Amino acid sequence: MATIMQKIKDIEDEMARTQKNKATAHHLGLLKAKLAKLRREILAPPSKGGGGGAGEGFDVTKSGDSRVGLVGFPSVGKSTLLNKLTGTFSEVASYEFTTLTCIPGVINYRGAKLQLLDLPGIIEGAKDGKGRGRQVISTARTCNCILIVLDAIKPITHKRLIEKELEGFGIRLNAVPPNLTFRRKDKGGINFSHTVTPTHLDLDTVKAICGEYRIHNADISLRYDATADDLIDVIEGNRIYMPGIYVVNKIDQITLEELEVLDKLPHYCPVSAHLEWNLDGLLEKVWEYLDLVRIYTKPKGMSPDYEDPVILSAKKRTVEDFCTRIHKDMLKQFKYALVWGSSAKHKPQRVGKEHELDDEDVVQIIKKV
Ligand SMILES: Nc1nc2c(ncn2[C@@H]2O[C@H](COP(=O)(O)OP(=O)(O)OP(=O)(O)O)[C@@H](O)[C@H]2O)c(=O)[nH]1
Ligand SMILES: [K+]
Ligand SMILES: [Mg+2]
Repeated sequence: MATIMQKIKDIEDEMARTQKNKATAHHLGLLKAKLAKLRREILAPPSKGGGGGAGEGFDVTKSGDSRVGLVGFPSVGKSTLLNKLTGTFSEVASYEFTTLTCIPGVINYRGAKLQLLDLPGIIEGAKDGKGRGRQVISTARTCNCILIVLDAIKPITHKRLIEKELEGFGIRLNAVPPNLTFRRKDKGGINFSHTVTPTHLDLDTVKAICGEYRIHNADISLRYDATADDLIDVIEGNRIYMPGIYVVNKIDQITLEELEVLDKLPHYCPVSAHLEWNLDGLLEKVWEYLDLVRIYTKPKGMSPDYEDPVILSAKKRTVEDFCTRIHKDMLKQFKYALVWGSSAKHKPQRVGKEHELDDEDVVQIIKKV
């Protein structure tokens, strides 16, 4: 591991020394690709037994409708947040690295069960194998939303440092996958096309990056002004795109003026976990970022069950998704569904399995006889 870390450091140093201009673009692209490959090696080194399974997260079973992870430097108040939000006990203390493993808790919110994970604090360099960082960030990759917890009295530069750790492990917060096509082929060399004039990539850079991956034949086409990092993300392929919220904790320690400055941060939520300030606001924001819909089931001849909704992602919310969630064999018996609510044109509307449901719709499934 020491050698990989040394190699990473050497490349980072070289990148810092290299001036950014047209002449060096392809060389920088090459270095970035080398860096991405080394980081992947850390994530999944050849298994030789021992070494504690690098790249593996903590062994905590997924439960509930969604998983939310608390990530941050030591002593920012992650465990205090878990305790206050879930009523679970996780040790709180003023010294760093109080929490040494992953502690799960459950938040019952709007009929959904959200699993909240308290995680050990990470330090700078976690992505390159320092401390428990690898395990923490591997677990973070399994979440549906990350809460980056920051201490209001610490420098705001900590935000960027944590982001860099997550990025080094392939986590992309509040971003969408790059809108570019990358297609390998058997012959014909590297073909680079674009619908907008690229300012970051040129044929030489694209060739240098592909060469680093021993790819000599491929079609690459851009539909926006993509960067070298975007291209590497697509080639590497194992990136995870998820929502993230910057939870600035301990606001009981700062002035109103300081709070107003923080208010300009995007994706941000101020709280005091200790004094339970704005925890409702935080839950609301988490709910918004998880982008879930609640569907109520209505058994035939009975009123809808408003207590226990079926929770779907807003991106996968067809009647088919609803059926699969209830039971794996439900679709085989499916004849049609009756839907009440904002997605329905009538009360009720008779729909097929492609119909998209809205939040708080009521659904009755009619089975084949
Ligand atoms: N003033 C203030 N102190 C807080 C707040 N939340 C947590 N603390 C204190 O901050 C210290 C660290 O809290 P923890 O919850 O242990 O922090 P952590 O992030 O879990 O720390 P590690 O597990 O060591 O990474 C404790 O002394 C808490 O009482 C808050 O909202 N305001
Ligand atoms: K602590
Ligand atoms: Mg803790």
